[in-house]
This record gives sequence, structure tokens and C-alpha cells, in this order.
Amino acid sequence: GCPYARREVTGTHGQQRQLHQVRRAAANASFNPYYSPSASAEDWDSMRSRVLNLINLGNGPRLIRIAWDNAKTWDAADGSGGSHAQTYIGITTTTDINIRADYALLTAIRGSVNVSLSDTAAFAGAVSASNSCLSGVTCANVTFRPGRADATTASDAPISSSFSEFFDAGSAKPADLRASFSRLSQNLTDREIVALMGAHNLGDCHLPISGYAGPWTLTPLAFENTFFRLLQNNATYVTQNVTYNDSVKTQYIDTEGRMMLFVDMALTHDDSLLNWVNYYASNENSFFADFGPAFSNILELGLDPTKLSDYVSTTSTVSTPPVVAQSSTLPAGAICYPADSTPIYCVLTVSDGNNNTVYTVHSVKAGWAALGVGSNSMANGDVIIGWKNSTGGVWTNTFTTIQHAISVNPQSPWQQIPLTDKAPSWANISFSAVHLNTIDSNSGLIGNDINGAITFAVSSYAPISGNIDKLFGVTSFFQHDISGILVKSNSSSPVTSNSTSTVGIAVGATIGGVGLVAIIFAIFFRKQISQYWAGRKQKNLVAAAVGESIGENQAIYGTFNPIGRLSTFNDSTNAAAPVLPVTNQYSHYQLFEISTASANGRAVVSHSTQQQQQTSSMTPSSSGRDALLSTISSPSGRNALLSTIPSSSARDADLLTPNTAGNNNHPRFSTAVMSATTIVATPTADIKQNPLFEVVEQHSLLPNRSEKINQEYVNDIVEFQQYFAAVQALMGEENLLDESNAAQWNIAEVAAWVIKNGGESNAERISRLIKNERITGAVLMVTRISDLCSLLGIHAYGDRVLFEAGITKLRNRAGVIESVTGQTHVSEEPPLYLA
Ligand code: HEM
Repeated sequence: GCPYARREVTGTHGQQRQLHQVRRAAANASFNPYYSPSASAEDWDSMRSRVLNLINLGNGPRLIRIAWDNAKTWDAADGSGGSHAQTYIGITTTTDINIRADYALLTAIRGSVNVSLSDTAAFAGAVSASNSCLSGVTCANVTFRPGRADATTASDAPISSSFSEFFDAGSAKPADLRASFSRLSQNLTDREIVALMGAHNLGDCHLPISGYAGPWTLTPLAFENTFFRLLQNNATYVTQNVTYNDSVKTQYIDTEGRMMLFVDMALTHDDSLLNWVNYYASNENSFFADFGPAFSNILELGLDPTKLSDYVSTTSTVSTPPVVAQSSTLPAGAICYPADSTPIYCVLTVSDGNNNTVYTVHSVKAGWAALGVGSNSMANGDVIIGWKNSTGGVWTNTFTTIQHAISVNPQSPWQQIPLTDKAPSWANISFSAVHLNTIDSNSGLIGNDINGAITFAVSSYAPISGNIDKLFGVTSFFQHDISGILVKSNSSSPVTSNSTSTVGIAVGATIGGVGLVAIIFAIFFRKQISQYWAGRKQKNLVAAAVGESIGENQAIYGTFNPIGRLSTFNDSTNAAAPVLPVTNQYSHYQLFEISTASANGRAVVSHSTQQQQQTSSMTPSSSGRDALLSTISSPSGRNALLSTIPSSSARDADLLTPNTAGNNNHPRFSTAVMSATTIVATPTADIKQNPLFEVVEQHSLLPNRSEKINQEYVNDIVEFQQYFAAVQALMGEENLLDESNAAQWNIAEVAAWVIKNGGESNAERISRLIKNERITGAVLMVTRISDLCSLLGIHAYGDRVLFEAGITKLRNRAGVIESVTGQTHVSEEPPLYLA
């Protein structure tokens, strides 16, 4: 039977809070459950900001669950257990991937701060529960005081052998529920029990963790009282068996794919409990008011409060809040682009006095605005993006740019402060962000002592619809969506000085007539902090390259995909795009799509005379067709450099062996299309002097790509149809995705895999997304599989379970996690984004 049956259920629950009876199992008398943390206020600030980042990345529910898991081991009857991080004693040898992932989260939060893991878990849970409400809601206030010591051996605060999972039976009755909670304290009231269970408004059940599947609500990252309102509709739920690794569990499910555990349903099977369910369903504020102290109490189970240290704030975010003007005037000291008098985008940069830099961003654009810090480019920079959600508030998220894709960055040193109510009246998007004085793992840059650049970007592209209210939603953005970039570069003084000069801005251009669509893009090269332009009057392929030394020589090219975005580098699915021998996939280049008509855009083409001169000295072929940029303005428009590479061995020779063909006068170009072994690169001139490239050094933002042009691309489905046919053909294959070589996965293969594993009814949409959004990375990096489901439109419950299982397998294959079945050894710390 029920492991808790041995415990007597207390019929009445005292309304008055009593101090916990601290009576410990006498296993190891030498274990002192308390210590005095040496952490400073700044240490707690830094930990709190890391927790807030993790919340924004979707890890908040998991952190609450970790804190709860730790605390719930307490047994008031015999004094066993208690929150002393016993679970992690064997962490170096455990093969439990879930424990290891929890541990990875906790150690990432703790950083180098000298506190216990138990305190870290309780703190993270308290911060998460206090900061997971939608903006404008007075959230639960879960207090926290440190002082829990970590168990180091199994006999330190040992967890009773009768403790299994707190209460996890498929037959839960109200009495079982009360019995479980009375294990923690005889004093818990029904009211507290129901309030505590309201945490199940947040998060998901994960097949690999609990064997249950799905979220309780459709907004699992927002702390609300929806859980109780759904319980009022308990008649709309049916039971459903879920199978994972041969274990079958029964849960409840409704038509929207929301789940309930039996233990949740038990809250409706008793008048007293149901009374509180109804109360919280109609009083969200009361729910939060009750949840705060109830959860604070849980976090101190078995602890003597007089032996804990002082309270540490779980809610404040920065020690010195940024000052933001609350009027229609711009904040004093803000820098605006294109000019203060015509602000489209303004950034205020101040130091908060704690070596942190606070940026306040306002944009009149309605789509999104981004701010990045990096080593003179957005590559591997830390980027924070703010966008409008469906109710008009501004949500933010942090990212690292890796090549093109903007990936969520669990270690980002940004801390975000939405400024919904404090925007100047002209601003559509406003938020503040603090860049901490911590070293960034990718760039090695430090918050306000950065020898790099800050980059600003705006776009009026909204997040993919359906995702707008999700913190994760914006990860579907790519830099290709950017309509305007500003780079404020600084190599000598800190960015906080505001004294930096604006080096460049990429702006868009379309050049066209009937049937002609220009590809114009700007390349942002890290070393020079300049934008280079290339353009071509045909929708096909265009390339440009710069280089300085063998190691740095890089080529970049772009093609338009069916929805009009540029793809770059080795897009082998596009037959028209030969694979370049680019040696370094993680190039220093950034490619920005340029989208709207401008004098600047045309200027590129009008520079063709110069370009032709340059190229003819470089590739003196008799036909002259092999010249790189001369082809841009050639009438046929078909002879672009890269398309000629495979077309003739003679021309190949020209391009690939510059020294013998005499076309090596310009090492920058000649190196662009060859492998390192054939390069003799002796850069002589400043790259900016290279007439092949337009170096744009002016500051203005242009309007976005027109809808008409967008539509042209959207309508161009021929390429997509070919690709989709390939996907469909692959779906008949047995052995997709070579396990040993995830890096070589073909996009069509990945699409076929994902579709086979759950998305058959969404095959076309999934294929398109995977191709256009490089979903391969997203599948592997996605913080929450449920977000991926939303992105792909997989809502039906059965589909979702299959799909989630498929994605989990896919991640296993890619080495994101290793299988934990049988004796399989787990060799790597699980990445943080697995949570
Ligand atoms: C009888 C009591 C409870 C039972 C049986 C229970 C059971 C579960 C189960 C099976 C999961 C799914 C875990 C997974 O698959 O990832 C879960 C998740 C969760 N639980 Fe509970 N729970 C109980 C009480 C609580 C309490 C009191 C809290 C906090 C105050 C809590 C907070 C959470 C949260 C936030 C999650 C979501 C975790 C995530 O999304 O990663 N639970 N719970």
C-alpha cells in the first residue's frame, strides 16, 4: 500500500503556526545542520540575477521543484531528512541524468559564491516562485534565510528508507494527500496544502523524469491561479496511460493536452480541499498571499530559524535601479539613432555603481529591439532582446549569437528589467538590462570593461505568432530579421563612457524590376568593425569575402530561401549554392540581410566599374566572366563568382591558384575561395580601401523590407517543393541520422526524423520551419520541448507525447544527453539548456 499509511492523519490542522519541532534522527551526531554563510550582499545579488536569467530561459518551475524535492525529505516524526542536499552526495558517480541536470543548474547558480548547495536550492526556489508572475501582478513573496549545511555522507541527516517519492500514487485520495503533508509537519492546514499544490500551475511533467507527460496549464512559465480554475473543470479530464521505458503511468488529460496528476485531482474530492480550490480560483491575490508564507515555511522544515542567518531578498533585482524618464522626453544622456531629433532607437547607458552597466533601450519600432555586447561584432556576443507581447507589455530574453542563429544563453550575464510603465510616450519597446561585471564564457569580455562593441538592432518583425507570450518565443529570431544595425565600437575606453564613435550601420536595399530581386547584404567583420556590401541583381547567389591572414580568411555568401531570408555557408540543400571551402564554420562574419531601397544599396551596384577593375586584375580571364563582383552588374547576371567555380576547370584554376594565374594581386579575394593550403596571403592594404567592398560609415535607419517583397519570397515555393519532396522520400528510409556524425546531419533528414517521430500531421510546416529556421540547432538547444511543440504547432496530446519522445531520442543521438538506460555511463555534465 501507500508508504504513508503508517502515519496517522491528523483530523484537524492547527491554524496557528508553530516552530518546527527540530528532532533529528541520531544517525550522525557530529553532523551540524547549520553553518554561517560568508556570502556578501553582492554575492546574493549575483546569484539572484543568475536565477532570474534561468527563469527567463524557462527553468523557473524546475528550480521550484528542486527546492521542494530537497525540503520534502524532512520527516517530522523521526527527524530524518531535511534540506541538506543529500541527493547530491553521490553526484560524481551517479548515472541519473536528471539529478545531474539539477546539480548542474544549482552549481551554475552558486558560481564561486561560498554557500551550500542546500541554500542554493532553497534560494533558487524562493526567487523563482517570487518572480514568475506576469508583469503587473503582485506575485508570491517567498522569503529565504541561509544557513543549511550540506550533508557529505549518507549518514548526515539521512533520508528515511521509507521515503520514496513524496506521494505519487495513481489512486490518490484526499486522506493520502494529507498524510503525505503531515509527514512534513502536523501543523499544515488544508488551506496551506491547497496553496502549495498551486505550484503545479507552473512547469511540466517530463517523461524521462517522472514518467508523466505534459503541462498543467498552457502557460507553464507564468505563475497564475489557472491550475485551480482548471480543477474546477475536472469533469473535462479523462484518464490516460502514458508509457515510457516500459513503465506505464496513469494521469488525467483534457482536450487541450493539459494534464493533472491523481494527487492534483484529489484536491477536488473533498469538501474542505475543494473549498480552497474554489477560493483560490476566484482570488488570485489571495493565492499568492498564502503561497508565499506556506512555501517559505516548507523551505525551513526541520530547521531552527534562530540558527539561520538574516533574510536575503528574493525579489530585488539590482541594487541601484536605473533611472528612467517617465515623461515623453528622452532620458538625459540617451544616445539616439539616427539622431536625437529623430529618435528611432535610443539607449541610455549608466553605471549602477556596482561595476554593472545598465542599458535602457527604447525603440519606436513595434517588433523587437536588441542590444548586444561582444567583441566588435554580434558573433558570440551576448544579446538581450525585448519585444511586445500580446497585451502590450515588453518581454525580454537573453541570447548568445553563434554564427547567425541567436541561441538562448543560460550563462548570459544580462539581467533584465522590463520597463512597461516607464517608457517615454514615443517608445513602443522599452526595457532596461544590466550587464554584470562578470566574464562572459564565450567572448571573455567583461561587463563594463569591454574591449569590444555594443550593437543595437531593431526589427518590426514580430516573434513567430503563437510564441509572442513565451519567454522562449523570440529564439525563433535570426539576425537575418534585423532591419537595422548600429554598432558602437570602442577599443580603448569602456563602453560606459558613452564617448565611443559609431562606426557603421547596415541598411537595406532592394533593387528591382520585374523578375529581378536583389540580394544585398552587409558583412560585419569583427576585426575592422565595418560593413561590407555585396549585391546582385538576381535572386540567386552572391558572395563576398574578406581576409587578413590565412587563419582569418573567410568567404561568405548568401542565398534567399523561400521566405526571403538569407542563408549562409554550406547550404548544401540548395543546388545553386556550391559549398565553399570555408575552413571555419564559426566565422567572424556576420551577415545581415539588407532589405529596403536606399541610395546606399544602389551605390553598391553603381560601384561596379571599380569592382570590375579590381576583379579583372584578379581574374584576368578572357571572357571576364569570372570576376567576382563584375558579375553583379553584368546584364545576364548569371556569372557570379561562386557559380562559376564548378563550371570550368580553367576558371577554377584562376580562382583556386591565384599565384600561378597571376590573379593574386588581391590576396583578400583570392583567399576567399580556396583552402588554407593554397593560400599565400600577404595583406597589404587596409580592407576598407578595397574598392570591392563598400564600407558604409553613416548612421541612419531605413524602413523595413516591404511586404510586397516579402510576399514575393513567400510565393517562391519551387525550391521548397523540391526540398519537401526530398523530405517525404526520406521518410521511407529506415536509418536516418547517422548517430556518429551529428554535425553532418542533412536538413531534409532532420525534418524527416522529426516528422516521423510525431509530427506527421504537420509535415509541411515542420519541414519549412526546420529548413528556414535551422531547427536542427533549436531541437538540440531548445530549453523546453513543449516550446518546440508550440513552435511546430503540435498541440494534440498524443502527437506531443510521441514527438517529445522522438526529440529526446534525437538529442540523445546528437550527444546532448546520453542514454541512462541499463548500465550506460554518463560521461558529460548535462548542458544547462536541458532543463
Ligand atoms: C503530493 C504532492 C506532490 C506530488 C505528488 C508532486 C508530483 C510532481 C510530479 C510527478 C512532477 C513532474 C516532475 C517531472 O516530470 O519533471 C511535479 C512537478 C512539479 N512540482 Fe510537484 N508534486 C507535489 C507537490 C508539489 C509542491 C508542494 C510543489 C511546490 C510548492 C511542487 C512543485 C512542482 C513544480 C514547480 C513542478 C514542475 C517542474 C518542472 O516543470 O520541471 N510540487 N510534481
